[in-house]
Amino acid sequence: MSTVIKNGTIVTADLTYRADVLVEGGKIAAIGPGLAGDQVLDASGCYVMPGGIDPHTHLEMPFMGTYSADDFESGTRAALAGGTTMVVDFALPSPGQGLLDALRMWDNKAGRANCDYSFHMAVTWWGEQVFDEMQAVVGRGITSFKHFMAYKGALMVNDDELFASFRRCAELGALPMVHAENGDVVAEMCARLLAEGNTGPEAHAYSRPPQVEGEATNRAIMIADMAGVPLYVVHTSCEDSHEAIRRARMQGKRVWGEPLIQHLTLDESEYFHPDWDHAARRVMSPPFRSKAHQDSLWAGLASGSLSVVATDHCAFTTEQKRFGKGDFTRIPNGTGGLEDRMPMLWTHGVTTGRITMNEFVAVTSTNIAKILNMYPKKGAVLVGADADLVVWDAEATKTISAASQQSAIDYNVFEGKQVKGLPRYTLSRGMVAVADGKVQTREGHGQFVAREPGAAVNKALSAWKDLTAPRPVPRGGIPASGV
Ligand SMILES: NC(=O)NCCC(=O)O
Ligand SMILES: [Zn+2]
Ligand SMILES: [Zn+2]
Repeated sequence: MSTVIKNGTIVTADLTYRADVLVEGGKIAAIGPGLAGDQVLDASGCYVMPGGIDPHTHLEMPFMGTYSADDFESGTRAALAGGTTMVVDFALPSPGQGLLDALRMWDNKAGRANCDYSFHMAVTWWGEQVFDEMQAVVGRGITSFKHFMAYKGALMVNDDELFASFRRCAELGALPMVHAENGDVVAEMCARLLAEGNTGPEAHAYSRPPQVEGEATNRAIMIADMAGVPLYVVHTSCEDSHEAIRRARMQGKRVWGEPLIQHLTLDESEYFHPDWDHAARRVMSPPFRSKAHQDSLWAGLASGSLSVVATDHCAFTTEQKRFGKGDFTRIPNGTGGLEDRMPMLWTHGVTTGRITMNEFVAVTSTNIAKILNMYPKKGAVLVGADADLVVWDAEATKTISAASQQSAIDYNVFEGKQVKGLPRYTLSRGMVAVADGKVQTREGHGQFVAREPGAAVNKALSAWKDLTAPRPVPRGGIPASGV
């Protein structure tokens, strides 16, 4: 059965034009005027855009003594409800666990996905097994490796491990990613704050000032440069980190920064709320920042020094957050946002004039599809691309509320916020998963998206690394062996 999206305006990362879109067999079959199909979706007054791709989710993630509450079913349902048609989740080996073993666990969990997905692999410890298995992981189509520079004593890796893993990524044509916070300093600050009687959620923010993020971002950039590999910095929350990324990019380094919708629209005042639950529900790392840092992130999106808007969706219930009553270091870190990323970014970005519609498509979909080497299968409105599409009604409004959300948790960090701009239809490989606000997802419809290593940027960097590699200086008369 074919579907035609009629009377809409196509908006891509670089073009805006009127045309119909014909979908057949899960792919875009034709784009042009006057198309016909078995099923017609009316896009009058709407924009037809590539569906959103959220490259940073933690669904059913074991973390801080519990599991994040949204699994691949509820998480991807929330994604589709908000116009996101693909998620990239993190397979997370516990320290000492093999990468392939962890991957089997994530394969099982993801069988319930309503939309397409891929994985990043986390490197949470270092050894021969990890070194070896990284190749097999890449062979499975997982070509990005995440490193935590924070969470000391749990997921954190040290600089020697970071360098070894980055070099392995360079050999394999893979992309290293970092959670950039100086975990040693954070651990010291947490201990001191607790000793001084700072036990509430606000102390979480005190323990992770922008400097810990700026320092770690800069360190990771330099280590990646020495390893000859590109770098993706997740949840860039502040000017200190953004400045390091901006400077690196100006120097020609291949570094990408990813602000979250939460950091763009919520600020540190949330932690000073008199209600403990309200503040604890917003505990995440890095924490929300001041308005000045928010302005820096918005400027980065407009100027191109920041590339992708994600959510880091890692949702915990109020009951789970209460594990940290009396000790802020035990509050599970993480917030939700999958359903709200696109409407919140449109409302606070496009309708305010901070970014254009085309930039919206770039930072919610196309840029990450290119960075992760899955463009134009994903992130494009082109003939032959997957029909992951959103028909966007820029006039539709709603008030965000936990009462009507898809996520399994009992609150929403954006509760009460008015948004203007919502999906009229969301299509996942041609299947209409959302129609006029009605969510009609199909559990298990989602497919794994395998990615090729050796993206163009990796190839360019390794060519440069070869050209500039250390070589012995030939000295006349003395044999190289020295004998
Ligand atoms: N961000 C956060 O607080 N929780 C999820 C895990 C991570 O990305 O650090
Ligand atoms: Zn993180
Ligand atoms: Zn994360």
